[in-house]
Amino acid sequence: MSAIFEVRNLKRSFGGLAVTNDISLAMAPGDRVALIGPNGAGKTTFVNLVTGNLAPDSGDVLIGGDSVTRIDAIGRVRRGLVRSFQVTRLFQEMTPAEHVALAVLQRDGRSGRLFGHFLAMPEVMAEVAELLGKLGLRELMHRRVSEIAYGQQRLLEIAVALALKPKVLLLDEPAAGVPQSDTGRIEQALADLPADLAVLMIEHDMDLVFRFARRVIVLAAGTIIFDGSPSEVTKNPRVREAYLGSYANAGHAA
Ligand SMILES: Nc1ncnc2c1ncn2[C@@H]1O[C@H](COP(=O)(O)OP(=O)(O)OP(=O)(O)O)[C@@H](O)[C@H]1O
Repeated sequence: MSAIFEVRNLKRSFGGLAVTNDISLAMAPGDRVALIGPNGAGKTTFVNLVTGNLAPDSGDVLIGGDSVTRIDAIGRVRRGLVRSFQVTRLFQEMTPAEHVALAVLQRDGRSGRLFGHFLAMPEVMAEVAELLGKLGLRELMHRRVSEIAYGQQRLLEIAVALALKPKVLLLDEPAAGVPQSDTGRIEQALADLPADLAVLMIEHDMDLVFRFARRVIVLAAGTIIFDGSPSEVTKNPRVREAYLGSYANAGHAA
């Protein structure tokens, strides 16, 4: 299948340090990929380059075969590249319904002047209720974000991302900071993501990586040192050396 998302020879240095050092990868619709690597490997920088929050020194980012390298972050969202953040960026005083409705309106190119009236827009609210229902947040849709649990806030971020109808979803540590008791709900939401969506997840929790990903990419010192199946990653000597040693030696495998 042809790539929905592609990165070609992406490079970015800070001072003399090549933080993203000639990275190339491609993803097809439906891919479930985990991007892992030790602290400082360059994962966040890579994601910022992909989303348009940081300019590369050279290289290309393509969505659906078209270069978006010179398109800003909002333009990339419109083309289907959506990111959820490692730290929640929700508005504490707003409700889940308001967050998702705004995303729906943004996706449809309906202007901000409609904001405030959307609660009376049946087609918008039907979509909002359905999406929040799928993520188990329907009962909370009119509560303030400040009143709902952190795990539910992370689910709401996934709902906001999905409301934008992405083709490619970048998830930055979707379960980080969520109490163990609530991680099951996040994992279920990840398992329920649309089948044709290409998902790239940055994650430190290797159990979650092995349950979610069908392909694992390992970054070390700005370079991809492994790109393959979860069952191979723990056996790879370069990966063991760079990152996984203790985990692999502990006998975990996909
Ligand atoms: N704006 C910047 N200016 C200078 N150096 C930077 C900048 N951003 C990142 N770096 C350096 O680039 C390297 C990679 O950082 P990055 O945050 O991308 O890694 P990471 O893999 O996301 O790490 P972590 O898992 O700890 O979040 C680090 O050495 C960092 O200090």
